[in-house]
Amino acid sequence: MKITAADVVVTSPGRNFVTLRITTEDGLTGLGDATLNGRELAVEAYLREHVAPLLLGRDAHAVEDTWQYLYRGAYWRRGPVTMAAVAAVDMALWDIKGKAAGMPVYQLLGGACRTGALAYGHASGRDIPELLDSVREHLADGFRAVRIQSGIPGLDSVYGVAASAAGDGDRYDYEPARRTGAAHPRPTEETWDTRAYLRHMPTVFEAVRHTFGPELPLLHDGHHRMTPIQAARLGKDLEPYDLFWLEDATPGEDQGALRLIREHTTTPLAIGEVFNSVHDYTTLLQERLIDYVRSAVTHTGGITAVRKLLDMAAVYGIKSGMHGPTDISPVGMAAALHLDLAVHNFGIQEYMRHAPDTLEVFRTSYRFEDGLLHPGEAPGLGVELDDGAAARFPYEPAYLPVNRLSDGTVHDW
Ligand SMILES: O=C(O)[C@@H](O)[C@H](O)[C@H](O)CO
Ligand SMILES: [Mg+2]
Repeated sequence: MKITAADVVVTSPGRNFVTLRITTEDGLTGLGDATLNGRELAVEAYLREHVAPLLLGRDAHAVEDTWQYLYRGAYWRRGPVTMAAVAAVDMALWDIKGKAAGMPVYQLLGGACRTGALAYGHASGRDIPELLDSVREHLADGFRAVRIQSGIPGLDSVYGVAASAAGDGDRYDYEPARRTGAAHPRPTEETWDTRAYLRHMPTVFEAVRHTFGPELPLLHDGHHRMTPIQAARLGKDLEPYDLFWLEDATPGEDQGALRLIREHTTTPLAIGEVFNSVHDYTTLLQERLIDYVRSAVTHTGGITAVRKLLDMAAVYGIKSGMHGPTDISPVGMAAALHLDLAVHNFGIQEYMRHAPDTLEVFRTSYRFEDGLLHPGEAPGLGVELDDGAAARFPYEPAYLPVNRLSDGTVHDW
């Protein structure tokens, strides 16, 4: 089954998405997500200029061989742009294989290990009362696990906190990429103070546990801002509140940092949303320095690569906790859900609902019921792209913010 076309669609229904569509000689099509938040057009160009021409004439069934051909064949390996492009090809080929077989992709991966994937939503508030309202709203929406992010006294705008109680439309979550206007694209800047954060967070979790009791799984994202010893202190301070995980406590490229945190705290640790290869994890897995693997299918080379990564994690008893904010497109989200169902070592799935405009462009068959996500039974990944709707939302430059300390020093955001 030869590949006859590979087209890249860039669309911005509320936020930017890059999608690869592969077409075969018998008219089957497959979709892959290649969205890299804030650097979208770099992946678009890599796919259009360097990958699409190599796909024409290849066998669409040869998923593993195509992965190896694009990964090893480029000579320059890994990196977020390359691996998002390889991921999109891989997802699209799994989508085609599922459609050819008349089966959802999770069946091709070995079949379902569970009835659905436990999802966590993003509760946040500028202060504690607003945060408690947000948690209540998530519980009313059916979530059975919530991420807790809070404003910090003295800081104007803090990662993970919805700008207003109304949020975007009727949602009450958090989309950090800001549209900048084409004339002068620049990220917004925020100010950060780790000591203020470390003082405040235990009072936040005290209030949440006091209000909602011991049962509800609570997560928190440190978003790369602490040193190892600061993260160790936060992990210890939060032990009484029994977190499901503390995410991205330190910048991810320093695997040894997790060893220091681990020596001091039993708070479970998750990391990996900015990783793009199993090689970013080898020390973390072999030394059991983390409890959850945060990789997205979109940023870590696709279903083929993430399956291998999760199988390696399983050897060490480490579970999945795949990335799922709105910068993962519905195609990338569907790919994650098929894996969530099929791997034995599933832990939890991040889930931020996409905006209505996004769901008009991407028609999904996945569903969220009683706190669990399910990819649905449509053959392939179960997502279709409406070209007419996509064309109504042209690309708009948008960036994630940049962080500075109060003296102006650039800090991890
Ligand atoms: O855990 C999360 O969902 C966040 O860290 C986002 O991925 C990040 O802010 C980029 O959108
Ligand atoms: Mg995160």
